[in-house]
Amino acid sequence: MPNAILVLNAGSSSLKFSLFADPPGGPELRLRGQIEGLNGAPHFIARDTAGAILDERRWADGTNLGHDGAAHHLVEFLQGFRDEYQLMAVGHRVVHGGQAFSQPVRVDAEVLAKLEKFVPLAPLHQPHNLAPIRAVAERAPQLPQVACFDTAFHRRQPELAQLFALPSAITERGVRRYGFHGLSYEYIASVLPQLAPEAAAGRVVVAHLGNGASLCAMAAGRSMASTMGFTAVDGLPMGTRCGNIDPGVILYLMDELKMDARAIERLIYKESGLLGVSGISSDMRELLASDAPRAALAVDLFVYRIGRELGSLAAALGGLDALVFTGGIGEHAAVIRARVCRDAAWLGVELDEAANEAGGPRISTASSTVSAWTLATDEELMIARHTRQTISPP
Ligand SMILES: Nc1ncnc2c1ncn2[C@@H]1O[C@H](COP(=O)(O)OP(=O)(O)O)[C@@H](O)[C@H]1O
Ligand SMILES: CC(=O)OP(=O)(O)O
Ligand SMILES: [Mg+2]
Repeated sequence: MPNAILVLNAGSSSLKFSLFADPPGGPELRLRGQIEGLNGAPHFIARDTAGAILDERRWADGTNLGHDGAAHHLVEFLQGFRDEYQLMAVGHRVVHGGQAFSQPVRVDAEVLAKLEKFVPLAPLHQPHNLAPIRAVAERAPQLPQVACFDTAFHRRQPELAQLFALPSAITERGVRRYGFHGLSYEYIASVLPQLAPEAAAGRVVVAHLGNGASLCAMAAGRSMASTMGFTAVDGLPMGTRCGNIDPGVILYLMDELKMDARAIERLIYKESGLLGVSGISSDMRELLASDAPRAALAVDLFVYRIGRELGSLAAALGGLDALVFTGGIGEHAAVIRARVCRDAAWLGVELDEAANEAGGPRISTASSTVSAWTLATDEELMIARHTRQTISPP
């Protein structure tokens, strides 16, 4: 029976999974899938490497399956492969690694206890990242489990990019900018040199636009700045998160509306962003299909904020050589890419409309001084590689 690595990637609206075989040349995908729409219209799909559907299920609109329900369904599906593979490790995406973890780590009880401390810093993710680790540890305590962090890729950012202008006593407690989506950015940094060698060696902004959304400025593949900060609520407006707001708003909510920390947490993580502005949905597909003015307003704000943050990150890099789109929206919503690129004309981005409609990968014209791309991210492959390396270093 061949050895296999199972990878779990719990996002804010989805649970993605992959099974990799373990040949000497590095992890090789065998099957992958996801349960998306966890907060509204859950949809499970699993495919083999050729893209053929192995299994699919839809739940009724409004079903709140949640991450636990998704994990339960996934375990049942994976039971069907018990006799085909020998599981050698499970690799997990863990969104927050704080100051303590700047590379993947094999999880034991001590590590798990440290990771629990970050739950308040990533309430939409960390609990769902850690629950399966605990469940697997209970059922198979000998099975190696590896935590791979969204924050790790950003830990080498210049000091200035990580600092808030707060007194040093607060900074020293770990209150600093971390940045997230690091596994996605690391993957893009690993494939860009083959597609655009010159740009990859230069100044690149990657836009990871999914239910969570952020931008990362990279110089020669190294993270230099990110729109996300101490938590994944900062930066761009997202499906249900507000992105950056004046901290004075929080004080106003406390003083004038008498909201406590939990109520504010709910507001800024779960009731804001595309959902809050539109009053309709957190799902970009629904907003683009709607003719309600508030749906259009939410999309307009999303695009406007990306444009402003893009300018900020280009300034941090001292210019721009390439712009890359990824994540659920970045990979599939040509209209959003087109609008962002048109707004970025001043930076030297010239959109190739036909290439963009066709899905890229290059979506800028040959004469564009800044090249633009759309690439499918692969956080799961990065996790599989890190997991393999962590359980048996070369
Ligand atoms: N064809 C599409 N057009 C527009 N948006 C899409 C499309 N497909 C997926 N999306 C968006 O991508 C989001 C999910 O992105 P993804 O990166 O998978 O999410 P997560 O943050 O949970 O990892 C959905 O909320 C949806 O808005
Ligand atoms: C960090 C984050 O927002 O992740 P996701 O986009 O998967 O929700
Ligand atoms: Mg994601």
